[in-house]
Amino acid sequence: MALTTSNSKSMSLRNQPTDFDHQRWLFETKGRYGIGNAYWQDEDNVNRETGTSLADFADKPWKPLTARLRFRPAFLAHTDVFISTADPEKEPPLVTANTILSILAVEYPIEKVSIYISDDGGAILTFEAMAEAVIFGQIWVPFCRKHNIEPRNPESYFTQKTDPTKNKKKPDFVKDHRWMKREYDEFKVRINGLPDVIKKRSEKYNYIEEMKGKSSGSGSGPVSVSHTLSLPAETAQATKATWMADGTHWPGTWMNPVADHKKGDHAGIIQLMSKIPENEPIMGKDDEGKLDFTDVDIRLPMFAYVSREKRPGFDHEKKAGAMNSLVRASAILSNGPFILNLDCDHYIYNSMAIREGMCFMMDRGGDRVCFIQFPQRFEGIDPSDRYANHNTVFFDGNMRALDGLQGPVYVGTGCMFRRYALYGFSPPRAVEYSGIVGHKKKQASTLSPSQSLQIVQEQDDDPETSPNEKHPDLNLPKKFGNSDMYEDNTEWGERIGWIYGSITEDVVTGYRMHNRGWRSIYCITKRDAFRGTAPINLTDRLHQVLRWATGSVEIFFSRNNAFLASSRLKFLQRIAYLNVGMYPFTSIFLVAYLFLPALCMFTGQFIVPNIDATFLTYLLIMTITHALISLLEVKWSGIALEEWWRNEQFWAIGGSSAHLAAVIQGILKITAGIEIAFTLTSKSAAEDDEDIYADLHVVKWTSLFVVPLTICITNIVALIMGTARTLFSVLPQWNKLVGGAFFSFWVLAHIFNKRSHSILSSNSRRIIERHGENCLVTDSDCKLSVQVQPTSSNLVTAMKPDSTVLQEAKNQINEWSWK
Ligand SMILES: O=c1ccn([C@@H]2O[C@H](COP(=O)(O)OP(=O)(O)O[C@H]3O[C@H](CO)[C@@H](O)[C@H](O)[C@H]3O)[C@@H](O)[C@H]2O)c(=O)[nH]1
Ligand SMILES: [Mn+2]
Repeated sequence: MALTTSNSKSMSLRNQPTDFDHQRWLFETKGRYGIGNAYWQDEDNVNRETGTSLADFADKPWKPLTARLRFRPAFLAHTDVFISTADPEKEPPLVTANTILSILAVEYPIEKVSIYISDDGGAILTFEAMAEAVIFGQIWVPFCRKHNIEPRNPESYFTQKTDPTKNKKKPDFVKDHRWMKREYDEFKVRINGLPDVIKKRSEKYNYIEEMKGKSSGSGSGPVSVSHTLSLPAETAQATKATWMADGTHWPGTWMNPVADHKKGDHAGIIQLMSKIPENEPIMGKDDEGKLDFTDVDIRLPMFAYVSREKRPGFDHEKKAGAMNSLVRASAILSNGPFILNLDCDHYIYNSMAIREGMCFMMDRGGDRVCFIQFPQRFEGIDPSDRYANHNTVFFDGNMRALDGLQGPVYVGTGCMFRRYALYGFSPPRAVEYSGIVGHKKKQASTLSPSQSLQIVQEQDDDPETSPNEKHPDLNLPKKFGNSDMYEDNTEWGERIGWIYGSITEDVVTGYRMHNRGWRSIYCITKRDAFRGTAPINLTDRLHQVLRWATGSVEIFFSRNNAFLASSRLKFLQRIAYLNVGMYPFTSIFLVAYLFLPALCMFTGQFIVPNIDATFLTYLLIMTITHALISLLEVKWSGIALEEWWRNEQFWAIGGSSAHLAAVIQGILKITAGIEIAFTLTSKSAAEDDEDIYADLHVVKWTSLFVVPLTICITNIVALIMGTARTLFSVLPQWNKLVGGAFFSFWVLAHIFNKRSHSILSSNSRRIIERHGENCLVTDSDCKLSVQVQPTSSNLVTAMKPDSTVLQEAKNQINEWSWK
């Protein structure tokens, strides 16, 4: 078994004299890129593949960056993959199914991958889409293996712009490809038809039930596939149930929600969707009608659908709760020592991704690594990325820099954990830092079993800072609970698993691990490991930013504030976490700053009464520092000027809206105890014929716009008044003021008159649709008028998109005779 890693260039060059020609070295030695420590075992001193040995490098100032190590596949660790989904409306099952397919086809020993999906919606639609995905996977996965397909997400694969035959050697590729495309199209039709199928089926069964009369007791049918934790409700008889294909009630949420069968109130479901694979490969055959899978392993990894039980009155702790239920369920089924977590819209783009991550876990010193975070890469972003979705400075600058400290922060999807670390244990060896800037290092002490037991009995020590335990299992029942149905009075979410209490569970969970002395790794692969979607319209994007910023404020006001960190958190890492907790507060200063131009205009005074040398010196220092920071950001993350500018713009928009709102929400939470809702980000599944950026121009009113709009309007008014004042300066004082006000009013009225129906006015529900050069303008009361007004997109504005209005409008267009 050979594992290779590749990594960012800056990391690779770290230990090299600048004149070292890395490309040349790679070429001459047939070496490979990567960060892993080149570790050469004594008995295997000569690398058989390249013919080089460690001795060859003894007199060189540089060392190879990676080594290919051979080891037996038996050493490879088992990996569990967790996917979270919560709502089939906002997270289309087709997207989730595609993600699952990309994981089913991952390049990793098949018997060593187990996939778990958590469905917080308890939706039959998701359930059946998953079943369909497994059926389709039985041909899709061997096809991927046979022809070495990338990426293994069928939707992305078939919509790729590049030539599919590139690098394909097998003669039957073109034929197979075409066959597969047809199969996929049919698969899509089946998935999209599911809501209808389920509805019709349920109607049929409900009708039969009704006919049979009330006495039969519909609720008592065998709930064969599901492991129901509560009794079927007797009261459900008279209502319209949702039925599974095998003629039993769906234990999750129903289309007509009733008690015990609605969101937040339903039984737990766990169902194996694919059988547990054999340990040995099973080769396919040349099957007429299907593809020729001779010599291709046709097994699929294990795949389980899990929908945790939910009951009213319990806090289900959002994604963190969902993940913990998977940790517990998977511990019984497969208990993989490593856990890869992906959101439902993030698929495996590089089928070798798990192996890449595993390199770090298996490397020397890897036992101190708690998680491996991969950069989050997004598809479907508008070319100019106007709302800074790519977040390049963060993912290619900050996170890499953190990798040089104690490791990147955990930022959610695309992260691989060590199960042991998730269980709240300390690393096998930890370092304690002391001194003003934490420059003094000392190995943390370890306790003998008897001392450890004493600590457990006393229970007044903070486990974060207490010495490592040689036998951490001593207080297991207290920490983990006795496998009860609920997690009350255990440390789940407290110290174990994903941490509760914040809507950005990710940062907190990672913080706790770093705080115990674990290290994390940032793994940038040459070919993106995972790819996902991001909200491209301003409203959804701002809500996302709001959630993240609120999470930060929550962290700031909690025990997870880095000021309270243990001495195992490195000094600079602590600064980084402080920044994570504090950045939303900068919005207060930003907003004040953004009002300054208006203030100056209104008062006719500059912010500093007299510009002297001291002032200019301060100004110069700050400007230069700021410019240098920007320069470094641009240089390190490798972005172009446009992207940098977009970042700055979005920082101003987000800073004056979402960040400020986050600060207010956070303060309300700690003072008045008002809970914060998790607004799920919508993931669009673009139809083939749709403009993929149509979403970009959708403006949905949100109160987050209030502050930025106020800033804009105030500044515009001030500017106009200032100008007017200068123009009218020949007139007496009071005339200037009245004149200025009148003039401003006139200009503003003009601007608003033009734009009011499209952007600002909240009662306009216009939908403008483009047909060639013509535009159709629809009012809420469906009056139609045609204007010749070319626009950049087919859907310019939809204040409150109303599908019925749109449909009626479309129907009318069909009757309309266009010139
Ligand atoms: O009650 C809930 C709410 C959310 N989710 C899942 O959590 C994930 C993230 O939700 P999303 O709306 O996509 O948020 P994003 O802002 O796009 O996600 C980022 O930020 C989140 C924290 O705010 C992290 O959990 C994610 O991993 C990270 O990718 C999705 O898979 C959801 O299905 C649940 O399982 N249960
Ligand atoms: Mn997401």
